[in-house]
Amino acid sequence: MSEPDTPRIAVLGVGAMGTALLTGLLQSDRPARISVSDRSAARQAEVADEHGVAGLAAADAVADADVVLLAVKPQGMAGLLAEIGPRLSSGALVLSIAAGLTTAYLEERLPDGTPVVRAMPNTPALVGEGMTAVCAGAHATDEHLDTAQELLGTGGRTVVVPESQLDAVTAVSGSGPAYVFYVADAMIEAGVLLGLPRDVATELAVQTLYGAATMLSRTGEHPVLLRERVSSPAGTTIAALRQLDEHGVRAAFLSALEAAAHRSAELASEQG
Ligand SMILES: NC(=O)C1=CN([C@@H]2O[C@H](COP(=O)(O)OP(=O)(O)OC[C@H]3O[C@@H](n4cnc5c(N)ncnc54)[C@H](O)[C@@H]3O)[C@@H](O)[C@H]2O)C=CC1
Ligand SMILES: O=C(O)[C@@H]1CCC=N1
Repeated sequence: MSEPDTPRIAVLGVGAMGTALLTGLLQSDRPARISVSDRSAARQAEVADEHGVAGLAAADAVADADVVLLAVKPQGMAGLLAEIGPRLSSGALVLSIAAGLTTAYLEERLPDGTPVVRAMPNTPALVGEGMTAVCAGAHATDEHLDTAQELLGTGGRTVVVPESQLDAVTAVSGSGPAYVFYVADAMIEAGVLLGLPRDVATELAVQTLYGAATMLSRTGEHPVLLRERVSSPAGTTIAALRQLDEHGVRAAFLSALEAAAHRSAELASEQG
């Protein structure tokens, strides 16, 4: 990097996830010179104005960047790589968060020897509680992995995994927040069904999810143990859990995450 303390970072694609990561970067005390680029000129201008960063065309944004964060949909990646490849500065780290696209897929479409790190973050990065897994491509060193973890760590926790595990990671933590929001919605609906005002049902459900997640995180205790402590003999909880079992909710989760991992693996081959 040209100046180790102030890396120049180009964020290409400032939709849901690009903006979440940008927010983490800007809220951290880590100095960085950031530019953003989006195919939608309106979106680019909106994000650049709101966050006080430069909005540039992708090829211009990467020209002097130390780190290029690719945050576009897998379907748009090949076109973007063709656009930026010739303008990448030598030694720049390319950090992709696209689901399914392997480091080999990215390397094939970038100048020879480009260091690539593939990452799978999640949207709670927006509130500093993200979970990101990273893996190194063929030309990425431990230092590149450290840089990626430092940058993505501004939005929460990070872990290094072998690339063979990235599809499973995507199923568990990448897509994971959506399952939690789904459960939240279902609990709120159930509260309304039972006669609670919607705002009360929402507060009860949200704080319960937050409290339960905090217990899991802080105590490190197994979820089964925590669940058993809620379940009194012949009580209300065991009556509810029986219904979840009878409706196959555990099996549905296993199938759902299997489908997500399968879909992740499919995405690269679909891009041709
Ligand atoms: N949304 C999520 O929870 C997560 C998403 N991801 C990955 O992040 C990537 C982005 O996903 P989202 O933010 O959800 O999508 P999104 O649709 O919200 O954002 C994508 C942005 O990229 C822009 N874009 C498209 N082509 C472009 C190009 N050639 N140059 C510049 N900008 C371009 C679009 O205008 C849009 O603003 C995907 O590859 C996805 O797999 C990874 C982890 C979690
Ligand atoms: O649904 C998707 O494909 C992306 C990847 C993980 C979360 N959202």
